[in-house]
Amino acid sequence: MAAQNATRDNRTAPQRDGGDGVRDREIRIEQAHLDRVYHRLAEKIHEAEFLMDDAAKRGQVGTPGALAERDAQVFRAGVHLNRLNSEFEDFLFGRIDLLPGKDGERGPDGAHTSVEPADDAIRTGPDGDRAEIAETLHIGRIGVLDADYAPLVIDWRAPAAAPFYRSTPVAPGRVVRRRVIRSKGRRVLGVEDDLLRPELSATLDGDALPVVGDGALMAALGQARGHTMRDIVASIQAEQDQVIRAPAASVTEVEGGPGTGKTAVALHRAAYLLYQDRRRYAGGILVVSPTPLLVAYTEGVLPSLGEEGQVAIRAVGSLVEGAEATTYDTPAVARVKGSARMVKVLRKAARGALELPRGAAGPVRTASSAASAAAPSSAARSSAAPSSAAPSSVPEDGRLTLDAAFGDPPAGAPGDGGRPGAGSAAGPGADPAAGPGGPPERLRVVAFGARVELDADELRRIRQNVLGGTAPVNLLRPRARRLLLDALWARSGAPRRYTDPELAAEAREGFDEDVSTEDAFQEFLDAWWPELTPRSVLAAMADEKRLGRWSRRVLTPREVRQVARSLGRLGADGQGPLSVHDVALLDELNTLLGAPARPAAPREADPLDQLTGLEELTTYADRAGARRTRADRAERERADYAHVIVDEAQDLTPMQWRMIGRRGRHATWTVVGDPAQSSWSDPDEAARARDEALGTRPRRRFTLTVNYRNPAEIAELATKVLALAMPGTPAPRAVRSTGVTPRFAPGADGDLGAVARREALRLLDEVDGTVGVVVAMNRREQARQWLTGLGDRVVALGSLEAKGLEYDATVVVSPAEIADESPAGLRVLYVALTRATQRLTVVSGERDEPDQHGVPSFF
Ligand SMILES: Nc1ncnc2c1ncn2[C@@H]1O[C@H](COP(=O)(O)OP(=O)(O)OP(=O)(O)O)[C@@H](O)[C@H]1O
Repeated sequence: MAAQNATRDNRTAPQRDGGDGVRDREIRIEQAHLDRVYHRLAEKIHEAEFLMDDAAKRGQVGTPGALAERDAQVFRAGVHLNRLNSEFEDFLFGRIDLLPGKDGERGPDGAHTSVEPADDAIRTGPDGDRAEIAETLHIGRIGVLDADYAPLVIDWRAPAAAPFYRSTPVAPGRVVRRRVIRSKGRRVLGVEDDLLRPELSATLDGDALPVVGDGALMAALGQARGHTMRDIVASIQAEQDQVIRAPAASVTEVEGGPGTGKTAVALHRAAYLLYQDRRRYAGGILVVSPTPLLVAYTEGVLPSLGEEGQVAIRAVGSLVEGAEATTYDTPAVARVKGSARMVKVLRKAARGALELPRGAAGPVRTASSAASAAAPSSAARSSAAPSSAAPSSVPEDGRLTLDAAFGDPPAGAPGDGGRPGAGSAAGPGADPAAGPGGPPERLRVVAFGARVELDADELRRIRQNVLGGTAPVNLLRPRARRLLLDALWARSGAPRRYTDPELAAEAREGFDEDVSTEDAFQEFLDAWWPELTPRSVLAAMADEKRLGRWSRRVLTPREVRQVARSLGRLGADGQGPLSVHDVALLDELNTLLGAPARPAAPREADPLDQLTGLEELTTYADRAGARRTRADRAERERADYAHVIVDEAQDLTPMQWRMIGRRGRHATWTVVGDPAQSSWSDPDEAARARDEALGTRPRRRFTLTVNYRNPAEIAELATKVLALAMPGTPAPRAVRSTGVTPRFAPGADGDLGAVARREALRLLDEVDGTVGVVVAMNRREQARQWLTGLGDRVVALGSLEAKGLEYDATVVVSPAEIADESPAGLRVLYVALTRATQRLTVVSGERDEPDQHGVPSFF
């Protein structure tokens, strides 16, 4: 049988990398194929443009049917154009050459479906096994059919592409040769082959099948790293492919050591799920990442796979609308704020905040201002665009600042003396009868020409009655209003005057209207049952005495002091900077308080605005603006996602699990992580919260075992720390070796900075890509100074920020300082030591007790 896509030419004998001649010829062959693909794409673009034109003409007819048809057509054509016009680097990246299949069946993409070769595919003779290639498939980022519906390119997510990833020399199936094609724009630059049946003499159209290069994986792993992650679509390995294509039912859990591709796999899985069932995942896929730095690092991967719109990549500190974490708490404070014990404290606080003096709970909403206060500003929502860049309120480089014990307190942060509420006067609209420093203690209205009054006891009784249930506090306000009116009515003596129930009902209606439209009543209600905002309650918790009351028998006095102090940062109005752990508390409070009424969304002027297709008829600025509006709207409406992917799941605190759980109540899940890299101090508590978030859904577990990032020399050093951090935990197997062992440099005699700088410079010389200098969190600012003027290939990172990132080379400064930072310090050090793809230098400080070669006592 003739191979489908290969261009014929005269081949030489079978050989691995037959020199530049063979390589160049193979590149020319792939170039010819790529030219055909682009020719076909040009035809498709032409077709799509014609469709758009035609649609515009239909629109002029103006009947409802014609308009609907026009909309649908414009939509389809627009989506198509969008995809075709996208400039994909290495649009076409793979090829497999296959033996004939067991049956002649073809799938919808035109490729044969059989996984196993036909019984007579391999002929055994005196000179060994021989076979003829029956089918050649090219794999790319999107599928392209030729005019006769034969596959020119198969989408990487299609079933026919699976053998490209799954076949191994042990289980090759029909694949004889797997080729990775490297191209830029429309030019093929290189090819790398893997021979999966090396024992076989295979021919393609009668000529021996040549094999070029040392394999794509090694070529990919050896490349210099930039500041953003690349997709791995051309070299996904079999165990990774199993995860990417696992059915989306319930929960898929993936564990694996550093560098096993968990993040890469999670992102490719998002693209795969969308391809598999776009309608189902139109509900959105949420990817939760630990830091804004990792979001910025990974967010280019999905667009490079042709997927963007339906995936929101968010840092865990940016999950709450209108809130953006800009600081880290100290480990001690984080430990309390992240603990599930906070649920009890927040429940008390949400109710107790009603009793606060006006102004003490920050900007409570009055009924009349509720609508406008509910809508966050567009700046506050800056992160709303799915998979968009780091939110604007986080510094450009995605770094978070530090709380006191990690470094100096942020400028202007109030200490104990600056507690919210201190010296605050009664807020606007407060009843003049307000008790000193508390909510109003008397309600006095005029009804039916007489004064009616409720005293403090009665008001307290009504409040307790309303709070009796578990409903969210803000949603109880209408009930509180009704019970106040009931009590006023009873107190007015009117019920005694009406014996006829109908008259009584009529009089009551008039009474309610009179009273509730009185300014004094409205002002009283605003003061006595204000609509609380999560920020206002959190700010109120900065008062140590108050927090002590709300957390009695839950937190220790020391914990109360630490948490109250850290919340002082929020300021009296609650608008100060939030820490990563505050955001989960805000989310919990959101639930406990209940969302206040939202203003009605403005109606779209033109329904066509919603059609992706029309974007092609507008300017880039229009499109970007429209995308943002749509993304904002989608984000506001989206409380629940269709699929939730959690990256670095080992780091989530119980409170964060609760926050994420609320966003995936009806979702399927993919959860990836590595317990050995956890920076959370109480893994058991986190595991319970994780179980709660994931519920009783069945789980399917996968383990990734190969480390693609670190060379064996670096992995070996890191394993020594793993043995201390988590004795008995197996380390992933490093897939390559560089022959360069880690370097040790003593910096103990007070010149840590100078040594770190010198080592960073040395590494900048030795590698083409990036260098990361990882220090303990409280040295971050210092480390940035050390590296001044070295250019943007080198970055300074705090230990917690290094999570998930990678560099060509790293300098790890004072392992002991990193290990001593927190109870999970050894695991954090393990993370720091596993960031380099080529070289690692360890600079020892005094605490490391280095030997005379600068080797810290750890190693
Ligand atoms: N099949 C592959 N082909 C090429 N590169 C790969 C492959 N799998 C992983 N990599 C590369 O290995 C590196 C590590 O991948 P990734 O960051 O996804 O690992 P991880 O398991 O999330 O690591 P960590 O737990 O340390 O954050 C990345 O540079 C990634 O591109």
